Amino acid sequence: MDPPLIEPSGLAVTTREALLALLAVIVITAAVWLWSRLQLLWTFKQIGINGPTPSFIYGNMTEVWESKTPWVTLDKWYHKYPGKVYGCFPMGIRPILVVGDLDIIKDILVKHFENFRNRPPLGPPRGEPGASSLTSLRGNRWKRVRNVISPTFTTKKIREMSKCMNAAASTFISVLDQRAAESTEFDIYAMFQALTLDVIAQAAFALSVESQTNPEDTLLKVCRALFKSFFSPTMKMLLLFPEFTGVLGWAGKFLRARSGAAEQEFYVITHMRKVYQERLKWPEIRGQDMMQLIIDASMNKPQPPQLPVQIVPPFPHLQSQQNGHLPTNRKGNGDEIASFQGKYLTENELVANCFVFLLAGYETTANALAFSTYLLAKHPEVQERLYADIMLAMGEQEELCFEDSSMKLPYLEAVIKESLRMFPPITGFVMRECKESCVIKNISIPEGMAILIPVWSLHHDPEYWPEPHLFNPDRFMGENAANIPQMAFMAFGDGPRNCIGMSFAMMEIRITIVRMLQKYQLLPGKNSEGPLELESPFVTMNPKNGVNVQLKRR
Ligand code: HEM
Repeated sequence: MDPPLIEPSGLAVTTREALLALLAVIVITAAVWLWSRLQLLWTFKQIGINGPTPSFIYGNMTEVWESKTPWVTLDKWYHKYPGKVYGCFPMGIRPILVVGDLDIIKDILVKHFENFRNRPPLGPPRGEPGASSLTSLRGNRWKRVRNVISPTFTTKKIREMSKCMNAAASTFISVLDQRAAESTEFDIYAMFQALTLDVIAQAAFALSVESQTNPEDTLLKVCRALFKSFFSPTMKMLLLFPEFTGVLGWAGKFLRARSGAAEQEFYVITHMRKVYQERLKWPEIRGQDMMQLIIDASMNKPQPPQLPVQIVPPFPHLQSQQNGHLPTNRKGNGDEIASFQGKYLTENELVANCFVFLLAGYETTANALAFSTYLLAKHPEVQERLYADIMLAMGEQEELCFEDSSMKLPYLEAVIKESLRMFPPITGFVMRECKESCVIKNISIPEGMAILIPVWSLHHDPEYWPEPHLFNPDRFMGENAANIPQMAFMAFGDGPRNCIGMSFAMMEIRITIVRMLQKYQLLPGKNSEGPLELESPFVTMNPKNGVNVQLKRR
């Protein structure tokens, strides 16, 4: 008798069913994915806001980033859509509402700040300590950290820090002397990068980098690389398919690590932790810097609970003295730390923010100096007027002290602001996220919507700046300055979440320009004769091929 075929045929049916079930799962998942993507792409249609049509895969990323100057495309749309408000997808698939109407900008940045306190994340979620920096923090945690750090940038502290700015400017002038003696023409942008790195490393955590006299300095190379590494192919993939970062929790970190950015970041962060640890080990050796000011703000006070990723407990030598004040759960979690109200920082927060000062203080200020220098070299009449003002205010005095800087030299202030208007070093970072749906001036802003303030477009809008492509510092002098519409000048953002380092940066720029003009007349080099070529690796704007100048001794 033949054996029954129950087993083999039963197995065959089961496999077929399993395959069908798998297929069904795949089809349903794909349909859900397609539907959710279409929903995203229809966001602006649903709320009645105009904008360029996004592609299914790339959003508007290709149009915006295919050129080295993304703000040119954004500016085209700014003028195309009525009311200076439009919706687009410049960063992959996330909808971004671009708001150029000055009244709405004021509502978002100032009047209704509580509803727009957060900045939307600009990429996949970041791990600690990067996530603890002011630029990325959200909600109450941002408020606490900002409150602790703000006193670091008061007038009194900037006055103190101006000493190290003047010292670095002296080194800058001696390097400039050498370069002027060696060649008729050279790129001054690279020199500004080294200068601003020296200043911020000294001012933020008392580190003598001396990259001005050593252009091969590792920290300088790492900082340069950090600004170039954002739009790696892996980062683009994550922006276009953000769902993968969420589903595979580790994927973002893994891909980020492979992009090289994490390695560079790790180098700088490790370096800072070392400085911090040394401060704790030898508290009697005090630094005259931002890190010290923040450590002081946190000393002899109860500490907030620490995040689990903490490598070293903060202020370990204080723990035994402060029983009773310290939270019992030293590890804590994200929520616990988010609701903490005290005026103190964790180690991660301290390191993350010194790291952000380093980045924010280096590239932006170097760019601002490069743009001002380019414009002064191209406009001898402005340069001569400024030189005459400097000589009148300072005579033989070399170092620019804080008191003299803006009061006695209003034209210098106007020259710097007009340069920042024409060439804002940061074009894509004044962003906010809407917490609760609201309607402002008939525009419906849904919960979670990312908002971008188009700095380049505002700064070149003829409605606010007649002949916007003309370099005219008088716009910022006397009565003219009073007539500039509120919110039209956005180089440092606005409202409670504006640039915390503004006064620091302005002081550094003033000192450097004064010291340079006291000694040299600036003439344009070959690449500075025509319009300046610009590029935008991400949120910053740089002179693409540097700024070549010739110097004539005064
Ligand atoms: C010319 C130089 C600089 C320019 C043009 C600049 C511009 C900006 C802009 C546009 C923002 C966004 C503001 C907003 O969203 O409303 C910002 C934020 C910020 N800047 Fe600057 N910045 C400069 C220098 C500095 C320096 C020297 C530091 C630190 C020492 C610094 C630290 C920061 C920080 C920490 C934030 C985030 C603030 C927060 O979210 O609370 N910046 N900056």
